[in-house]
Formats: sequence, structure tokens, C-alpha cells
Amino acid sequence: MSPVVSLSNVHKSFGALKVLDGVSFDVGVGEVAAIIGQSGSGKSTALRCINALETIQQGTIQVCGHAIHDPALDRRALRRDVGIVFQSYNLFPHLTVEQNIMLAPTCVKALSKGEARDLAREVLSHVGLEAKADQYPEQLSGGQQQRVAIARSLAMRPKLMLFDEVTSALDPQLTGEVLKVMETLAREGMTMILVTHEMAFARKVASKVVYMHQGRVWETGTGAMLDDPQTPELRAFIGNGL
Ligand SMILES: Nc1ncnc2c1ncn2[C@@H]1O[C@H](COP(=O)(O)OP(=O)(O)OP(=O)(O)O)[C@@H](O)[C@H]1O
Repeated sequence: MSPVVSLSNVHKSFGALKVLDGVSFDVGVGEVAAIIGQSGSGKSTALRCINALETIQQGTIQVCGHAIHDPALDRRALRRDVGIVFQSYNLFPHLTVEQNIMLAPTCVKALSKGEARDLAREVLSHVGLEAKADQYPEQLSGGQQQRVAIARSLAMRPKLMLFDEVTSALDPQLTGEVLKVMETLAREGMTMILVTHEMAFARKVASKVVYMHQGRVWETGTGAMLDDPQTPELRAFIGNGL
């Protein structure tokens, strides 16, 4: 079976700054890939390139059958297949939780209000927040808002979910709630790529760990790779307690 995501020799610079220097890796169906590495190593840029939020200068990226490097890429079709959750929740403050979730299914997928409401209730129960449907984002904790953001992505029935440091702004208890939701999704077979500083989560949940250093894939392996680093760079990174 062809991979859901395939990066081959991807290069990306911002002006004179080379951020991705020949990055290649694949993510298969149902796989959970964790991208780890020092600050500035290019993790978020790699994730943004996968979702066509950045253009690349060289190489190829295939995502759910879409050629991301192709200037003729159908971005609307890509957005339907790929969900992305960021560190900031980006919920509309003037809409209830349920209305936030209903927005994309009604606007993009042309679902009726009733269908979208049923869907919103379903995905909210998936993240344990069905009781919060009629509340406004400001009435929720950061962890709850992030779970709503995840539910909002799930409502589009994505084939792939991307998570960019989604717990970085949360305290440890709220981080735990969000990671639990992500672990459940992983167990249910969702294909996921996450940029994370949560090493324990990467070790436990990821089927593939991609360690980036200076814009390159330095080491890849299973979560067990974190217990037995092969390069001094990864050893130092883990040693720093990150
Ligand atoms: N839009 C941009 N314009 C210019 N430089 C950028 C842009 N986005 C990222 N960079 C630079 O690219 C480098 C890699 O950034 P990136 O966010 O991918 O790193 P990261 O590994 O995700 O780091 P962190 O863990 O701190 O989020 C950094 O030096 C950053 O300043």
C-alpha cells in the first residue's frame, strides 16, 4: 500500500536561511509519526510544507494522493483530506463550541444545519466535551479549547491529522487531557504526524520517530530509538531532558 505521506529530498529556504536540507520520510496508513528535534531544526516548517502552507524549492511531497509540490495542486481537496491543529486554538469567540465545529461542514461540505449539528455532537463526545456544546470558547480551559479544535478537525473526516506542538501552551494537567485524546485517535487507526516536545508521548504512542537536526532527518526509528540513540546529537538532545 502506498504511504499516506511521502517526502523525498525536500529543500526549503527562507531567503538565505536553509531550513529543510534534503528531508525524506514516509508515513504509512494508520501510522503515528512524531517529529522531534531542537528548536529551529525545521520541524514545524516540515509540517507546514506537508499541508502546503509553505512552498518548497526542491523535492517532492505526496499527501493522500495529492502532489503538494505541483503548482496545480487542488488546495480545497487537500484541506478536505488533511486536518491540522496548531498550538493556538483559533476558535471563533462569538460562536459556541458547537457552532465553531459546524462551520466547516456546512460551508465546505454543504451539510445541512441538522446534519452538521449531529456531527458536531458526535465529534464532541469523541473528545469528551459533549456537555460543552452550547458554551463559548472563553468559558473553557485551554485544554478543553484545544480538544474542541481537534474535534473541529475531526468533523471534516480527515484521512490525515497534523498536530503542531498542540500542548506547548498548556500546563501539565491540561496537556495530559489533550494527549489522551490524541492517544485514543492513534489507537483507533488515525494516521497522524505530530511535532512535539513530549518525549514520553512520542516514545509510547508513535510508531515512527523522526529526529531532525539542522534541517535534516538525522535519525528515524520506532519509539524505542529514544532509549538507544545512535548519534551524539540525538543523545545530547534526549540528555537535555527535552
Ligand atoms: N516564515 C518564515 N520566515 C523566515 N524564517 C522562518 C519562517 N518560518 C520559520 N523560519 C525559520 O526557520 C527555522 C526553522 O523554524 P521551525 O519553526 O521549522 O523550527 P522548529 O524545529 O519547529 O522549532 P521550534 O521547536 O522552536 O518550533 C528557524 O530558524 C525559524 O526562525
